[in-house]
Amino acid sequence: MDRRVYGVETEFGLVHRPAAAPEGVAAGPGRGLPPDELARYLFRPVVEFGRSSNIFIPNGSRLYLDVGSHPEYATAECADLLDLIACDRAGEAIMHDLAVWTQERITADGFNGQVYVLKNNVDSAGNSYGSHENYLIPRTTHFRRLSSILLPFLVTRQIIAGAGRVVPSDTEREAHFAFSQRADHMWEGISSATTRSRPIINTRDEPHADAAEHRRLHVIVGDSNMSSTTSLLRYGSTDLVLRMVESGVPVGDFELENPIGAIRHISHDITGQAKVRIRGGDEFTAVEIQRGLLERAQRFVRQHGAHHEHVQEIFELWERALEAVQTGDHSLIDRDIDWAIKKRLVEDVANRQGIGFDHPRLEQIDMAYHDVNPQRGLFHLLRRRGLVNEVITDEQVQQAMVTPPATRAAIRGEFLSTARAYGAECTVDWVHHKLVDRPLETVMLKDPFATEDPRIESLLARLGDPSTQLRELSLAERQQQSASVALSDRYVLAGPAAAAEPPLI
Ligand SMILES: Nc1ncnc2c1ncn2[C@@H]1O[C@H](COP(=O)(O)OP(=O)(O)OP(=O)(O)O)[C@@H](O)[C@H]1O
Ligand SMILES: [Mg+2]
Repeated sequence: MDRRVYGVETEFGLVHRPAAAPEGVAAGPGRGLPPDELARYLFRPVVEFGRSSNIFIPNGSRLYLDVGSHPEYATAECADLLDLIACDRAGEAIMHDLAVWTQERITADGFNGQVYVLKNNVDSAGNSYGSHENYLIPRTTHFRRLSSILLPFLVTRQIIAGAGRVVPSDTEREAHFAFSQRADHMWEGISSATTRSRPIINTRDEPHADAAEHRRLHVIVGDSNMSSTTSLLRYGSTDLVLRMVESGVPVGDFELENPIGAIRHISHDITGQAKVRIRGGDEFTAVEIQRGLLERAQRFVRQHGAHHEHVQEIFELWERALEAVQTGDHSLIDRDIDWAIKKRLVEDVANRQGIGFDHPRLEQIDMAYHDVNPQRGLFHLLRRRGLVNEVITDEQVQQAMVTPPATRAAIRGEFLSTARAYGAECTVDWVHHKLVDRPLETVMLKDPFATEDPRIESLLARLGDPSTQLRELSLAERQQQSASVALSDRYVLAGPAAAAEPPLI
């Protein structure tokens, strides 16, 4: 497919660290808040805005708190990679806004200490949470072919897009640095279950589109990325591999004998020399498999043309990342790829402080890299100091907090914002749009690329004439409304309905 819809769902880690009591002072109320209680605090402004802890917001995305303690943000559907990356980063900014609000609130309620929201994939107790990618693919894609090409790509993708991890020593191995956060937590290649067996590709068939035409491919193996450059390579390379799968060209045969054994083996060998066996008995390193796929993708683009403007940038990054792993010269990518950025940071701290690799301080550095707080998080610190390369700007992220991308999400955002301005109760999901008072007129929008729809316009016209009755609020006005600008109303009633009181006779 030359045009694709993408979405990414991120589950965040949430921690409250009570402050140590000053010497000679009783500890007082400094108990740590359990994560589920903290998550409920965090989501209070969400519930206040949408009267539920599972809502769609005006930028078209979804905020969701399940029974556990990992708040989730699912980006709106995007048809452009940079829109996707900005929309994902907007989710981090929203979580940060909510954390600031929570910090003030719990302090007022007598808890001391700090609240942390982490965009990572493992907590200190070893639990894992995900970063799920969604790709629209044609229904005609042959699934067996898809999995035989995509699985080896995804198993080895960690060397170009992993978030990196400080692994403490245990009875079997020394402390070391691994490519991936998620690799040790995947249990199956392909399956329809997400929770029990954690497959790399999930086959649950909910396309959120015309099911006769499309599927939504659900990839749950990825690490959450902090670096926007890494994100571009992660989604961009996967899209290119999918494009080859869909076109039916031969893509070589790297089908792995044991994908789960391979993903772990590769993750824990930062030299990139680990070999994995493919069906038929040959052995390859992850670099060799990735290089095989990269070369085929380059050939494919030479023959069929580039389908978007970032293809050459993606190829350049992809090549450089493989070169870095193969030669061991990680400085080639230590401003661009999360694992290499983090590895450099961890090594700098270890050298400066003269500590060994299994010092607990380094695990803290690993976590702090993923702190979404732009003043405190270590990725953000490097960003401020100009030590990492970004592909999006802060302005684009700000914009993405309130503005949906140019897909069906734009219709959803407009529908939500207009209905709210008129005080009309409405419900939406990825496909449906309903005014609660008019349940029989629910509009189903199966085309994720659509940016306008006359049925929605006429449904909204029942509420009034937005062009004369609604006024669009400025960003500054919206910032006053709630803990996060993403949870604010775009319009207010400004027409006759909001006119001054009728004169007294
Ligand atoms: N047709 C589509 N093709 C690809 N991605 C889509 C499509 N429609 C929606 N998406 C994206 O899929 C993601 C869906 O996230 P959501 O968390 O709601 O779904 P889910 O994982 O199926 O459900 P749950 O998390 O409740 O199990 C979003 O990021 C959204 O942008
Ligand atoms: Mg989800």
